[in-house]
Amino acid sequence: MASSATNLSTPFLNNKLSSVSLSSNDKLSAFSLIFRQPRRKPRFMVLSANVDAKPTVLVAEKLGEAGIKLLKEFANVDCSYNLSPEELCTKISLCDALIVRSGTKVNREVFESSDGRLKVVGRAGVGIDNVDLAAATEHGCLVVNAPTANTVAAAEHGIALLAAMARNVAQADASVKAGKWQRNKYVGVSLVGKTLAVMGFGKVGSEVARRAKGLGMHVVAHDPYAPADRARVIGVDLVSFEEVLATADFISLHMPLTPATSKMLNDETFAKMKKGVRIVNVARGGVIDEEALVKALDAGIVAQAALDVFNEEPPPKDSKLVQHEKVTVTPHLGASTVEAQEGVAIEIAEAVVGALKGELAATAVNAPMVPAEVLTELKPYVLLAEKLGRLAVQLVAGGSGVKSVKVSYGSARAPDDLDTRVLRAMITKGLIEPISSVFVNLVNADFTAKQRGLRITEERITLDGSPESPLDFIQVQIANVESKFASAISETGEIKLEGRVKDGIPHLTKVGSFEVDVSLEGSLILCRQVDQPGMIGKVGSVLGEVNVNVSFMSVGRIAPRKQAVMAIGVDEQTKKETLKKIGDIPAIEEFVFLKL
Ligand SMILES: NC(=O)c1ccc[n+]([C@@H]2O[C@H](COP(=O)([O-])OP(=O)(O)OC[C@H]3O[C@@H](n4cnc5c(N)ncnc54)[C@H](O)[C@@H]3O)[C@@H](O)[C@H]2O)c1
Ligand SMILES: O=C(O)[C@H](O)COP(=O)(O)O
Repeated sequence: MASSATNLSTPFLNNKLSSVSLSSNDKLSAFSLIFRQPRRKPRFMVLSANVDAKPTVLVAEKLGEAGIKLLKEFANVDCSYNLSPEELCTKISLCDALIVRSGTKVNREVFESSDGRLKVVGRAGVGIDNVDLAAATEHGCLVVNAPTANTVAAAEHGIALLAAMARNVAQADASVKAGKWQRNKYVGVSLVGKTLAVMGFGKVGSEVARRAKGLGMHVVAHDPYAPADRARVIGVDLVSFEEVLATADFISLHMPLTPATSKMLNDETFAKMKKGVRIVNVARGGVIDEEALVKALDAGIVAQAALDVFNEEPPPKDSKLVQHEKVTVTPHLGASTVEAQEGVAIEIAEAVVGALKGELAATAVNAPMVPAEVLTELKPYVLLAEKLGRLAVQLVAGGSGVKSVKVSYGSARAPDDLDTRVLRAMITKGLIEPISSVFVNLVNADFTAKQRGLRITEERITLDGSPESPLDFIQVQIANVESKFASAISETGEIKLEGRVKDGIPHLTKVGSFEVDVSLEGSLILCRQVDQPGMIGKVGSVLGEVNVNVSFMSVGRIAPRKQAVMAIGVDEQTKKETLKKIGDIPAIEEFVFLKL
C-alpha cells in the first residue's frame, strides 16, 4: 500500500488531487446535484435542477426562434429585451436561468438580486466578458456559453471587413450615395501576397487564417497558447508578438478580452508596427486602446482600421474613432447571420435546459470539465462522498469548529487515472450544508470551503488489485475537534469515517476504529455498548415500539465482550424520547442520531 498527498492551488483546473481551504451565506434551495447520462453528445459537468416547479428562463436579448421553442418545451420563458439594469435586477429573483448576448451586463448585483434562485446564466455566443464569473461562482451559478455556432459567421465578417477596408467599400458607397463619383480617391490596396497576422489563433482566428490563405495572403499567427500542429495543418507560422508588429501588413484580432489582452494595441505597440499597417477587430473593443488608435491613424502608422467591436457599445455618437475617415465600422455584427443566430440559439437553449435538468453541461465556463463517462462511473461514489461528509460533520461536538479535513481515496487505479474533483466537491457539500444555510454545488464547492476557512487535503492510497472499479474506499477524517460520539475518534485522534460502495449502494464501513457495515440510506443511529448478547434485540424493540423501521444493523467490536459500536439504519425520523430510551439501556455507553 503506497500513499501520496498533494496540495494544489487551482483544484478545479487540475485533474489531480488537491487541498483547498474554504465559506458563504447563500440560501438553502430546492436545487440538488443530480447526475445523469448524457442524451446525445458527450457532455461535461453537471448542475442543479429545480425539482419542484417548472423553471423560469429570462431571455434578455433577442434569441433565434428555434432556441425559444426548445426552451418553451421545458420552462416558462420570459422574453424581455432592453431591460434597464434595475429592471433586470428586479426580474432576476423570479428566474432560474438567464440568457443574454453581449449587450447585457450580468454583474455582481444581478447575482445578489437573484437571492439564490438564479442557477444558470447562458451566454448565447462566445465572449463571456459581460458576465462576472467570480460573482457567478460565489453564488453557485453555472455559466454556460455557445462557443461554436457563430465561429464561421465571425470569421466571414472578419474577411468581409478586411476586403471592404482594403477596397474602401463603405466610404465609396457613402460617396456615391451622396451624389459623387470619386474613382481616384478610393483606389485600394491588394490582399494577395500581403502578410496577415492573426492574433488569437483559436476558433475564429484559425477560420480567418484558412480563408485568408485562400485569398493568396501570407498568413502568420500569434497565440501563446495555440498548439503548433493546428497552425501547421493550416499552413500558418506561429510567431512572436514582436514579429507581428514588425512584419504585418494586416493584423486581424481574435483573442478574448482578458486582463492580459486589455489594450494590447496601445501607443507603445502601435509605435513598433510597420508603417501603413491595416487593422481588423472582430474580437473585443477593449483589446485596443482606442485613443491610441486614433493617434496612430492620424500619424499614418495605421493606414486603416475596420472595427466591429468597441470599448463601449454602442460607442458615443461623437467618437473620433468611429467618425474617422480611415475607419470602417459595423455595430458588433460578427455573429449576426441568420444561420449563426439559429445555431447559437439552439446551442444555448440545449445547454441551459440540460443544466436546469441536472444534466452534464459541455460548455460550462466556471465549473470543472469532467468527462461524462467519468461522472457516470463515479456516480455511486459521489453519493458516498456526500454522505460521509454529512455524517462526519454531524459527529463534531458543538463549538469545535471544523477547519481541517483529510480525505483519503483507496484505489487500485493509477494515480492519474482518478479525477477526484467531483468527489471533493460532494464531500464539501456534505460537510457544509448540514451546518449552514449555504447551498453547495460543483460550481461553488471549493470557493465556499475556502471562504469558511475549511481546508480539505486529499490523499491517494494506491492499492494492489483490480483497477476495474475506480475506488475501493473513501475515508474522511476531521482533525482537531471533539466528537459527540467519542468512539468516532480514531487511534490518531481524528473523527474518522470510512465508506465503500457495495452493489452500487454506499455503505459506512468504519467508525473510528470500529468496523461496521451499514447502507447509507435513511438515517443512522450509532451506539457504543459493552458487547453482550441481546443488545440488538433490546435496541430493536425500543424502535419497534414506536414503529420505527430498522433497515440495517451492524455491530463492530474490538474483541468479544469488550466495547462494540452498533450502527442502526432507520427509515423514519426518530423522536427524542425514543433516543432517550435507547440511551437508558444500561449497556449503552453513548449514542448519536445522524441524518443522512
Ligand atoms: N464580433 C463578434 O460578433 C464575435 C463573434 C464571435 C467571437 N467573437 C470574439 O472573438 C474572439 C475569439 O473567439 P473564439 O471563438 O475564436 O475564441 P477562442 O477561445 O476559440 O480563441 C481565442 C484564442 O485567443 C488566444 N489568446 C488568449 N490570450 C492571447 C494573447 N494574449 N495573445 C494572443 N492570443 C491569445 C487563445 O489562446 C485562443 O486560442 C473572442 O473575443 C470572442 O468574444 C466576436
Ligand atoms: O462573443 C461573441 O459570441 C460575439 O461577440 C457575438 O456577440 P453577440 O451575441 O452579442 O452578437
